[in-house]
Amino acid sequence: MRIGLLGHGVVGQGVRKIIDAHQTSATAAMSVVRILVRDQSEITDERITTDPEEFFTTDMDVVVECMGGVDKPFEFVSRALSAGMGVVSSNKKLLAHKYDELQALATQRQVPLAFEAAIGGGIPWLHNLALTAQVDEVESFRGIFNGTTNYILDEMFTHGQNFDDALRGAQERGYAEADPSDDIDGHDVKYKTVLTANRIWGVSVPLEQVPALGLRHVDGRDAKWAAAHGKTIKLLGMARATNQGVMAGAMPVMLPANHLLAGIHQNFNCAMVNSNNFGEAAYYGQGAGMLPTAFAVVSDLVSVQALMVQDSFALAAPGRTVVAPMWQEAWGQNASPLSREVASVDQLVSSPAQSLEVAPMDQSALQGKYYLRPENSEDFDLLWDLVEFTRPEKLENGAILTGGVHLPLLMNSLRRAGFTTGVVGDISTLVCEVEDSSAKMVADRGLFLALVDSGLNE
Ligand SMILES: NC(=O)C1=CN([C@@H]2O[C@H](COP(=O)(O)OP(=O)(O)OC[C@H]3O[C@@H](n4cnc5c(N)ncnc54)[C@H](OP(=O)(O)O)[C@@H]3O)[C@@H](O)[C@H]2O)C=CC1
Ligand SMILES: N[C@@H](CC=O)C(=O)O
Repeated sequence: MRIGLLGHGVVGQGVRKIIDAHQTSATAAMSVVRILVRDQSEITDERITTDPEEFFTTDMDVVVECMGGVDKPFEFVSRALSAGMGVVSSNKKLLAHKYDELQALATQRQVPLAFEAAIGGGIPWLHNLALTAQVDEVESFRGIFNGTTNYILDEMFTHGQNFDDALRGAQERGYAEADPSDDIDGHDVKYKTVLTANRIWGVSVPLEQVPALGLRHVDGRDAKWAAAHGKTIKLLGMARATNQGVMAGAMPVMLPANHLLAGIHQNFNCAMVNSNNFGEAAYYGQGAGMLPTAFAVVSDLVSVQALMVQDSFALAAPGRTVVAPMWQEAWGQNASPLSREVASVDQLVSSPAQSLEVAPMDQSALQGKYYLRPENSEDFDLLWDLVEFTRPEKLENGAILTGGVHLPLLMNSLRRAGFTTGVVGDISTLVCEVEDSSAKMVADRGLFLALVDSGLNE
C-alpha cells in the first residue's frame, strides 16, 4: 500500500519510522512514498517535498494527514478523498469542525476515512466502541482525553512543579498542540468528545453548544481544597445520550481520590464507556506522544489495507483479526479494492448501532454543583457576573459555598439579584448551569471552575 504523509512533525515522523521499520507483515506491505512539508529546511529525504502538486501527482493509495489546523488540511483531505484515495487523520480539530463535509465526501467517493489517532492517542478507543455498539446500547462515556493537561496536573499536584514549567515539559515531550491553548482551555477535549459522540450515536453534535472549560487558572489553592475534601482534579470529556438528545461537555472535575480516573498519571489517557449489557468498561494507554499516536495511525492503515486485498485475514495484525469477520460479513468473501463498490471504513467500522435523531444539546443536563475560585475574591464585578450566569430561576436550592470566594460579598451580590442562597458545609460549590458562553466568561475572567456533581458525571 502506497502512503503519502501530509506533515512530518511529531506524529508524521512517528508514522514514517514505524512503517520504514517494516517490523510486521502488515507494515512490511506498506511504504511511505511521499511526504509534504512546509519548509525547505525539513527536506532530509528524497521522498520529502514542499510542493503540494508534486505530492498529489504521486501514485498513492492512502493519504495520512498529520499537519494540524483546519483550513489547509481540509483542502488537502478533500482533494485526496475526491481523487479516490483513502484518508487516515490524527487531526481532531479538523474532523470536529468538518465532520459532516468529510463524512459526506468519503461516503460519496466510497473511500475510507479513519481517525483512531485523533482521540486518546494510541488507545484503540473508536475500534472498541464500534465493537461495543454492535452488541450494546451505549449510554454514556467519559474520560481523560488530553495527555498535555493530564501531564500538567500530575506534575503540578504530584511533583510540585508550576504550571509554566509543567507545560514546557509537555511541549518538549511532543504532547502539546502547536498552539497549546487548545489543550489548556479544554477545546482539544471538546473536539474529541464531540467526535466520539458523533461516531457512537450517529449524530452531529454542534460544537458551539458544547461547553469547554479548561485549566488555565488552576493553581495550588485548588489542589489544596481538593486534597482536603478527598478529591483530585482531572480534565474530563463527558457525554450522555438522553431522550432529549446528546449532552456533552469538557471540563475539570473534582473526582473522589479513589476513583479509577484519579489514578491516571503523566500523558496517559483513560476512556470509560457505559453500555447496557457490558456495563462500565475502561480503555487505558498513552494519550499523546510520537510513537503511541503513530501506532494508532498505523493501526488504521492496517484496517484500510485489509480492505484492499482479497484475503483480509492475511494482513490483519495480531489482535485485530477480530475485526475481520465483521468486514467479511459487510463486504462478502471478495473484499473489493479501495474505491470500488465499497462502503467507507468509517461506515463499516463505526456504523452506529444506535442512530439518534440529531437533537440540540440538552443544556439542563449541565446543571450541577460546581467548585469555583476567582483569582481575586474581592472582584465584585466577577461575582456579579456569576449571578448572571447561574440563572437563579432554574435553581431549587441554589447554594454558594466558601473556598477562595469572599462569602459575605458573594452573598450580598446574590441577594441583590434576588437569589436564594444556602451555605452547605464548607464545600466551595455553586449550583449552576454552564453553557459555552458562560464557560468563555469564566476563562476570560480568571476563574477556576470544576464540576463536582451533575447528570453528566454520574
Ligand atoms: N502530538 C501528539 O501527541 C498528537 C497529535 N495529534 C494531532 O496530530 C496532528 C499533528 O500533530 P503533531 O505532529 O504533534 O504536530 P507538529 O506541529 O509536530 O507537526 C505538524 C507538521 O505539519 C507541518 N505542516 C503544517 N501545515 C503545513 C502545510 N500547510 N504544509 C506542509 N506542512 C505543514 C508542520 O510544519 P511546520 O513545522 O512548518 O509548521 C509540522 O511539521 C495534529 O492535528 C494534532 O492535534 C493527535 C494525537 C496526538
Ligand atoms: N495535544 C494532545 C495530543 C493528542 O491528542 C494531547 O495532549 O492529548
